[in-house]
Amino acid sequence: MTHPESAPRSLLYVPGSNARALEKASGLAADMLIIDLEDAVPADRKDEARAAMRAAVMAGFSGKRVAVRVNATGTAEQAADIDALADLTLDAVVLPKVDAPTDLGPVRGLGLPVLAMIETPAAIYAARDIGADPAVAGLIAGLNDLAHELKLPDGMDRSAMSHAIQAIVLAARAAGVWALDGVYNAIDNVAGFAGEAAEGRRLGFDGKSLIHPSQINPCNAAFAPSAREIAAAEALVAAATGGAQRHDGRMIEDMHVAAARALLARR
Ligand SMILES: CC(C)(COP(=O)(O)OP(=O)(O)OC[C@H]1O[C@@H](n2cnc3c(N)ncnc32)[C@H](O)[C@@H]1OP(=O)(O)O)[C@@H](O)C(=O)NCCC(=O)NCCSC(=O)C[C@H](O)C(=O)O
Ligand SMILES: [Mg+2]
Repeated sequence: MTHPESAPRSLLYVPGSNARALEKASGLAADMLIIDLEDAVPADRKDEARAAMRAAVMAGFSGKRVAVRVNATGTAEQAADIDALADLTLDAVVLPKVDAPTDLGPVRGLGLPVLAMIETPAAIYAARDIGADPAVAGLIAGLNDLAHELKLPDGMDRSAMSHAIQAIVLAARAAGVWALDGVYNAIDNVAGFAGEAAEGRRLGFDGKSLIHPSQINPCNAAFAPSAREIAAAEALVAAATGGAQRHDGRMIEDMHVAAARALLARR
């Protein structure tokens, strides 16, 4: 069981091959950094990215939570990625393209919480078992890959993936692990990002993965309770007497009090 209160609201991917981004990352307000060794890194720069990742992690990121995304199980690069993590202090390892709990095998020895990426049709059907694996602390939606696997004509059309997106939240909740939304590619579309982040929260995600520094503040705002929500939760908790009762024009019961307390814990 992973406590939702401790879930990162914002998880910024930082390509291991981008020296400027690695340097800039410690000053950014993301709740977690994910140094990427997978898709952001060109095939001919993997060694360089691993070395840069190691140097950056050893130098530290100003107390920020840090994870590394290794290459997927079954790829030629994964063993070298895992070797490169062996003696580092990290908060999590991100494993892409987890289709079944057996894919977790190679990273188990690291003894780190695993954030498992759900990004194929097979993974959607296995998400419940993946989330329930004791090594797993959270599920991250990998919607670029999922859209590709589904052969969607319009690429990242979330409405065409709504069943899959909800399956990820359901699996995470059933297992008691974090539910983390996918990335938004249109980095210059500020309103579009805000809308998608708000939708992610409405769907039940705890936080969202990001690709650009400009997405961090809107993401943190979207996944933090608003002043209006805090005031409403405080009033609800103060008014609660137990069992069913009328409050502010609606019925509330114990689960509403629990939800209000959980929201207040995320202030
Ligand atoms: C998307 C980008 C390639 C855009 O790059 P660019 O146009 O060069 O960015 P800017 O010029 O606007 O950058 C402004 C400054 O911010 C720094 N920066 C940019 N991105 C990051 C970052 N991710 N982390 C830290 N710092 C960053 C730049 O260095 C500039 O700094 P300064 O010099 O001070 O002005 C680029 O943003 C990028 O590479 N993003 C990350 C891409 C990535 O990691 N992709 C892989 C993960 S997404 C994925 O795979 C999801 C999943 O698997 C799925 O299937 O969906
Ligand atoms: Mg992916």
